[in-house]
Amino acid sequence: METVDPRSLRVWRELEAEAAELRDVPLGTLVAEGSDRERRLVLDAGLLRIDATRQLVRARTLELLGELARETKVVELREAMFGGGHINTTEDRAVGHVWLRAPRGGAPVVDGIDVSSAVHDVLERMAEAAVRLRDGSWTGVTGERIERVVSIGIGGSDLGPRMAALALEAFGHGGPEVRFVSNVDPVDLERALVGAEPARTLFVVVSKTFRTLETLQNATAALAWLRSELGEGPEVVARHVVAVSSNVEAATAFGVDPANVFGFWDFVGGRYSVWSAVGFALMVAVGPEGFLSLLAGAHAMDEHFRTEPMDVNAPVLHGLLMLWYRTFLGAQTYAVLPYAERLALLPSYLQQLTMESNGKSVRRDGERVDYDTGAIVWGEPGTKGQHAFYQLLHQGTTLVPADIIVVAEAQAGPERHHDLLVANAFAQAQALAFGRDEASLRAAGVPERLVPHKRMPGSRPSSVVMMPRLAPETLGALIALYEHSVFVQGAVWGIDSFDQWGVELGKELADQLAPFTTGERDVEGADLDPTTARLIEWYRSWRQGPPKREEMP
Ligand SMILES: O=P(O)(O)OC[C@H]1O[C@H](O)[C@H](O)[C@@H](O)[C@@H]1O
Repeated sequence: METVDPRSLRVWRELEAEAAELRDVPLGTLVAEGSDRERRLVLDAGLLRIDATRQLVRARTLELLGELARETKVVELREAMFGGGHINTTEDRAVGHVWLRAPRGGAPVVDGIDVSSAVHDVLERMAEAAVRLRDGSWTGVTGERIERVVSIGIGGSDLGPRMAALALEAFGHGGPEVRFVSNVDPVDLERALVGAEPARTLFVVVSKTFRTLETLQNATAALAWLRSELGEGPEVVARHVVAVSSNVEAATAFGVDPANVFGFWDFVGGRYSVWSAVGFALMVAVGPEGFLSLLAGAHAMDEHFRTEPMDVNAPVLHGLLMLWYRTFLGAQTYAVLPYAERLALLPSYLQQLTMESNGKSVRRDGERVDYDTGAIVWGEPGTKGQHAFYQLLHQGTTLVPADIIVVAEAQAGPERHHDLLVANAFAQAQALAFGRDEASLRAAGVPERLVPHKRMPGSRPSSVVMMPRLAPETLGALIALYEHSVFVQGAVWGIDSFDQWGVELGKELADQLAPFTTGERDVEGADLDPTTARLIEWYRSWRQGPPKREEMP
């Protein structure tokens, strides 16, 4: 599909002019626009309600953003994605995470694969294994039931299931305890195994490529731990290791019983893969029903995204607003502030989803962009963040648009705590939007010298995303909302949101440096830049023992 240079469009210049005009209009004035604003900016989608009325936009801005989306062919790209087109152009692949959550028969035949049957066959095999693990009929080599499931993976093979397992902690009681390991720092595996016994432990090795250094290293250490107690027999791997990969051959070569390998496909990007067998440990944690509800919630958002008109389409609105701040108002970051402790890992999950997808500076046609793309995403659960970094959100010099996520149902008792939590969420959104002016400070008797310090400028945009409860369906919808928002932004910018070439060089260099940090090769005479050579020398000598004070550089 032809890539449009968005900057060449007339509407782009109109949006630049719009940004210049709106820069100094207080949010209070924009909000007073009235009921039409509500109609345009309060949207229901897939069990979620989004109130975006406190965004720095007016009716004209939304019209212009809509036109930008039309002219950059967002709808055409969306159709191509759902239809199986190779929209991941640099890797020449289809992009099919949406098919993972479609009901049977709801996906096309792509590159010769009957996607729907393939997806549902794996789901059934996963469910069967998850049930056996949960009811204790899957036993280890000594005949004991599995009490701990440790999922080993990194990036997209870790963040999704890890985030969702915490979010859905209240669901699916009764199965084995599920833990996640991603870092090659041995501390990570060691901590996941505290209190575990090899005879009652199962590892899930998750890697799309089955080539990722961290994961293979951890999997090898996990195998050694199992064998140290259970022996070398092939049944140890067969009963205690499951693998998830799109590279089934490599997983089998690693020694995993083919019956315990759950496959997925090239058309599923790592950061879009929680819906696939990558979520196996999550399925063990919440039960197959919970997992299927997560898929159903995401599918509801897919249907909304695919069928609703652009001007009442929640992911389209979310994506265009994020793009408005990033590209036209110069915001470098945006904050995700979930007022739910169990959504604590959502910001880090969204970091990979959004930053690995849209942190690009070259368009699909190979041209360098001359406008800002992907924002930095960050956040912490409220109210913790309020007592740490909200100062900057309220009075700093940087524009930080925020998503404030609120769950209506209390997650635990006493309910009053939950009501207070929500009061805080709404209060913060209010303070960000409207601030406090000098006149009201003076009227409250604030001494004149403190008035400038206590003034709250306001006009800091946020949306409130309301979830009726934190449950598999709503979580599925929430994640899919962000996935499609990322899609919309990438589509307008004209970049490939589904590759990640920028992570390759670091991996290659780490492979080259490993023989030096392990001490197999000597730095002396090696072709290394001086800083790297020096760092390795310090590391090797400090590794033998802490330096004496006089040896310090
Ligand atoms: O699933 P794997 O092949 O092990 O890859 C794990 C992760 O590593 C890579 O470096 C990529 O940046 C991620 O997109 C990917 O999710």
